[in-house]
Amino acid sequence: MAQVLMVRCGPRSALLSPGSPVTLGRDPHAQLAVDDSRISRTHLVLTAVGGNQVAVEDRSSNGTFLNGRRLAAHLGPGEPSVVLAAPFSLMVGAVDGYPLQVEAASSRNPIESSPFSTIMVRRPPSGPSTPGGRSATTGPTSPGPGTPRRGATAPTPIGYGSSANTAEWGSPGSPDSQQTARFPGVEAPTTAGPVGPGPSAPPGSLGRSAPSAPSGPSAPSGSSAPTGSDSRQMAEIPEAPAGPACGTWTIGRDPNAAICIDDPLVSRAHAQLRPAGDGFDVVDLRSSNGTWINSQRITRGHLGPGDRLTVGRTSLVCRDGQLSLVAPPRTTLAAHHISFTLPGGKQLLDDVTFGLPAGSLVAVIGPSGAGKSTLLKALTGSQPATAGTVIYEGEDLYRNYDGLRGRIGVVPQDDLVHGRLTVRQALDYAAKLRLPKDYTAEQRNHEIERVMGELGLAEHANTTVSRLSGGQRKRVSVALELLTQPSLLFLDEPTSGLDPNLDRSVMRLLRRQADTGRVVIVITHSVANLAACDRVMLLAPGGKIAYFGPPGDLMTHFQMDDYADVFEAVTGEPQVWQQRFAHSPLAADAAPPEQHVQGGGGRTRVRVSSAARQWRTLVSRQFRIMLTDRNFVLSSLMMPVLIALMALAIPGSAGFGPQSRDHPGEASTLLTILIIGASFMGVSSSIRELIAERPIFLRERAVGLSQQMYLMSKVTVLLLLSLVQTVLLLGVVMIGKDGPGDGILMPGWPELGLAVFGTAFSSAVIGLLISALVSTSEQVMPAMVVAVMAQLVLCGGIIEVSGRTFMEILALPMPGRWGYAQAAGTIDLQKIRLDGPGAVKDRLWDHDLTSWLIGCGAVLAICLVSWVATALVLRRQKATA
Ligand SMILES: Nc1ncnc2c1ncn2[C@@H]1O[C@H](COP(=O)(O)OP(=O)(O)OP(=O)(O)O)[C@@H](O)[C@H]1O
Repeated sequence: MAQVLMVRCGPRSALLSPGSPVTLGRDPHAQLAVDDSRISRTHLVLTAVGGNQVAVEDRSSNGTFLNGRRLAAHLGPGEPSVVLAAPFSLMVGAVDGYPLQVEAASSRNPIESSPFSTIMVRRPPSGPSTPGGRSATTGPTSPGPGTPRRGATAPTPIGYGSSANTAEWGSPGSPDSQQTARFPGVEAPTTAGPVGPGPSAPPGSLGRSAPSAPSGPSAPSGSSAPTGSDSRQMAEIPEAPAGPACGTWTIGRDPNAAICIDDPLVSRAHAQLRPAGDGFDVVDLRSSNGTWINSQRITRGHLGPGDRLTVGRTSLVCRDGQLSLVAPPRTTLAAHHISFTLPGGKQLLDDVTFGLPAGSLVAVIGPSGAGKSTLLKALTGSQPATAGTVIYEGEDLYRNYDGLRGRIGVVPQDDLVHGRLTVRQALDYAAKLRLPKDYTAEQRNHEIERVMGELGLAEHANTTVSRLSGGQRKRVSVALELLTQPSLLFLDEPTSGLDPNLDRSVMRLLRRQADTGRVVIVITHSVANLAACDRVMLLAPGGKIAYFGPPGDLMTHFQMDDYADVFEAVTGEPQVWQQRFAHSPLAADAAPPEQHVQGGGGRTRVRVSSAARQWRTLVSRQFRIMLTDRNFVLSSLMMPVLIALMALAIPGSAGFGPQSRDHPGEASTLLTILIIGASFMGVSSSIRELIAERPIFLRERAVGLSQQMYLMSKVTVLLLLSLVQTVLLLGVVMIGKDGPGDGILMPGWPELGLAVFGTAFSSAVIGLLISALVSTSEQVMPAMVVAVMAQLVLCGGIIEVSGRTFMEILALPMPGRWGYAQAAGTIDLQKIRLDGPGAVKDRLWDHDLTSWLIGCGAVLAICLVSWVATALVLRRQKATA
């Protein structure tokens, strides 16, 4: 049977199997997309031709080079393709272009090609350079065979995960994070002697053979540096900059950085290193995700011998004045005896222990209420376990949560996308919020195209999310998470409510994600497609592991042939099944190997995007969502018009001027309708805002969204909406009613408008607070009725409030009370009305500046207090996953 093969070019890889050719090209939809002008749109096509053989067809302008000669030179007459015979060297785009590798792949043994990062090291600027790129400090010593001359070493791409590929399940004694690989070409300028790939590379080196480096003093430098993000793998080394930059290296995503790391969690210019003593001084260059030394976030620090520097997903360790790449541990995720106990003593998780290598797909199943979601929260760090540790890529998750959470993708049960946006818009906003601020629009689009291509969403790019099927919506949720290329992906019941076909397609999708080197953990109630998983964990009630092992062995372990019977058994006797598993060989297989664990930097918030940019993005998203909701737009615009029409229906022609004997209460009734109408408009426009998108907010906050900016964006939009509604309301009233005379500070109408606007806006902020407080959308309506009715009663226009202490206290937080008082002062209600026996009096209605300013101050205070209270409530809200 033909073996599945893996084709890899730089950081990208694709599976090659008979009948599924793989294309490489500049086209972003190519399986191996290479963004470089030397690469044709469809550059070459690889086809599996049986017996593990691969045929290569070149369709490019610049050519593909097999063993140093153009592919065409290997073709026989009439042959379109060449069948590769090992060993071979295949370079794409130029004779020293992109190396293409073909190797065996298997879903059980995860593929080496981690999609996450490629690191390229350029020659550090180590002082005034001499022609040929030699370091002035090393002198023109001739290098020995196989050791590229120092200063002429070609940039070397280093991929992740090679050690993970060969990881055995639960293999004891794996070197894990202790294993380091020499970083070819990264050496302190003070260190003599060349370091590079080749015989001198230490065992366990991650360095794959670099493109042949020019050696000797006459080697050309910078002659063929390509452009584009991928080009760095093959770029010639530019001359070291002379002057002030000499002796410092920049780490970043920038292709020109001395240490270039292609990782969305790394900023373009992330950090700077300067050799100092036996190590390096490190300065964080205001990176989005932070620079960490020994898991402590630093702005400036010293990297001494044995210290570990982490940027994005990459860790480098300093030894003997050199930097070495820390190989990713074989066990990516390990839970060590985690338990979760509620304050009352109820245990939701009980001594859960397991380890997972990269490339694992694990299903967590179990009866309802067994503790699956609790386990998920413990593993993601959103609700840490009360005992035990979670080790993720060699680091303690709970102690270094902020450094690690960017690498974790979580897809909770609720859809994480606004239904009114198209798929592309949703991804675009997510990319703006989640990717570092220095990503250009082009780079963001590239990432969006990548995830859409990966998840088969390209054809739905312009479809509104609400029109997608359940399975497609779930894929959009996954796509949002994949934007940052997480190496660990959790999904909570992604197939619930899907038909069997969609269930299978989602599980296949997850299998593919695991095959790219991620760890994927999925909670599911569906047992139909467990065969796609590497491991199944069955949780018994109380969060006890009743089984952890291959899906095919589950029934044998329980000696049953039906999942219903298994669930019934573990529900009845959870402890018995926990013990039975603990004493089986499966438990030993599940146990993670001992690892060297890095300390922690605690929980400090990491903000990916700048506050201003987050605010702009959120305001723009909010407006787009509002404007695409025709019902919302119509009701928001019609509401003030209808309220104004009601006001016009009040009998009388005096309006806000001196009242007539026929209609002595016209002005006060008008004020009541305007002010209570404004309260209603404000509360109703905001009361659903937070509860409707709570899961989205919680997830976005977990990946770095600023809660303050989120709230500020809501307030901004409500402020503008209140303004428009006030103008409409008073605009229509002005048509049919006489205006007031002069106000206290300005002409009557604008001052009246200010009181109405203040009432509408402060009510909207109160609406936000209610929206943050309620726990379901159903609670919104009763809360709104209470909020508006309370203002009607306590505004002071209907029932006398002034002079009645209890009523005055109750009315204190009511915007209607203060808005009414301001408006009454503006029109000088106490003067223009004809006092009858039942006329309400209020000392706040005086037509003077003091009363008016008190009203203004009270409205502002209500806004401020409600805003702060909303922020506090939001802060306490916990993610569901
Ligand atoms: N904060 C809490 N206070 C009290 N009990 C809780 C709390 N959180 C969860 N539980 C209880 O813990 C148990 C495990 O809940 P969890 O949601 O993890 O189960 P689950 O396996 O995910 O269930 P389902 O499959 O129905 O989603 C349940 O009995 C639940 O009622």
